[in-house]
Amino acid sequence: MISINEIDFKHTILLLSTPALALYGFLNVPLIPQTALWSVLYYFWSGLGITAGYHRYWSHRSYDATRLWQFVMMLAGSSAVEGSIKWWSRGHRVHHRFTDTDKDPYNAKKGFFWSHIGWMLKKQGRLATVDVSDLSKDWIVRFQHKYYPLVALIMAFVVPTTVAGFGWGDWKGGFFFAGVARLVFVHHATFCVNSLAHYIGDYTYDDKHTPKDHFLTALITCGEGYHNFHHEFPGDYRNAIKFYQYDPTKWLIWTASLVGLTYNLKVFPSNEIQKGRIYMQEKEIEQVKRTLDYGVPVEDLDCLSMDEVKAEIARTGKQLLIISGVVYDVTTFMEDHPGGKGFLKASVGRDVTASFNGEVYDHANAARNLMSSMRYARLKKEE
Ligand code: HEM
Ligand SMILES: [Fe+2]
Ligand SMILES: [Fe+2]
Repeated sequence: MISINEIDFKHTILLLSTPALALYGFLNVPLIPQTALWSVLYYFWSGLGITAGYHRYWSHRSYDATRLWQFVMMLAGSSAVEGSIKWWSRGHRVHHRFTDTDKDPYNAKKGFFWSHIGWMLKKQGRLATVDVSDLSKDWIVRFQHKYYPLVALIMAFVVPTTVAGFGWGDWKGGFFFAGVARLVFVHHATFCVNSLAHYIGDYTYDDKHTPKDHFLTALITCGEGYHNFHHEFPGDYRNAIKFYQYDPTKWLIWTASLVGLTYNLKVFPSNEIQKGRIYMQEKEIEQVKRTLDYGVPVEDLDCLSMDEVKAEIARTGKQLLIISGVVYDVTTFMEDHPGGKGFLKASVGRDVTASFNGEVYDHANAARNLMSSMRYARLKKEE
């Protein structure tokens, strides 16, 4: 349990009162189509402000942008009420640098609830050091940080309310749906990047840490759900490499580059991305291989000379034959051999490497896999 002194009241009040207000709105205010559409649009405006602005531009500098774009992104991001760019990006850089450790502010190892919202409800100690000198120098970032409460208030509530009010006379709906409810959805969508994206999905490129790739998380978070990719290649302006993978943030940044608002879009070399993919695929294959029976490794087998093999056949009645320096026991395989019993019977006690490899029949991989479980001994090399 945490004591009352440990509660971060600013965050707690914001994060508990907004869902309560939204619920009040849903129960008491009629939702008209124009306002519904406006709320959805404003949801994407805020969401993309966070993903394309706060996250991919300021936290990771994954592309360059004109001042106009930066200013618009600052306004859009402010409407999500997730703190100033400076505060958000600092925490986020710490998250990347110390992923899954005690220094990670939203450490997923501390549970889903903690990484989703718990970390904001409790007062945090000093954050670990990361370089934010670029942010401290930037006047847009400094301006927003200085006037943050005012900017956030205007962008989160005043703008959506007045647009709906002056636009189609729905002041109340504008406030409750495009303002408050939209804010709650944006909040929890963003929080899902820290919680859900570290819980469900695939380790496409690396399994060292918790971030995972999942379409569902991407759907909720304007494309941030390909989080395994993102933690592996944080400097890439995309979160998923295939153009059709759901990542509206990437599409927006790319489209803006066509008119020069954004430029220098950074992508990690695809050769390196492929290496990451193959690394995990190999790991998966190794795992499956461990569940299969590949027989006794050749180097662990006993050594027998040709005479000893013959003596062994005479003594035990085992049907032994030799292929490529390895003695195989085909006693129980005689009846099942797809090439017939005759060939095998005639091969007992002999080195049939040539027959097996083509003189009689060039065996397929199936035979070569199957025979590994029939290994009996190694043939001693003739002096
Ligand atoms: C441990 C030893 C052997 C194993 C495990 C084995 C296994 C098999 C298997 C699984 C096939 C089916 C097709 C394929 O996988 O290529 C096959 C086909 C055949 N095997 Fe073997 N084999 C062994 C030794 C031999 C030897 C020593 C001979 C001949 C002297 C022989 C002659 C043939 C022939 C002629 C076929 C072709 C059957 C057809 O498709 O008509 N095999 N064997
Ligand atoms: Fe993450
Ligand atoms: Fe990130």
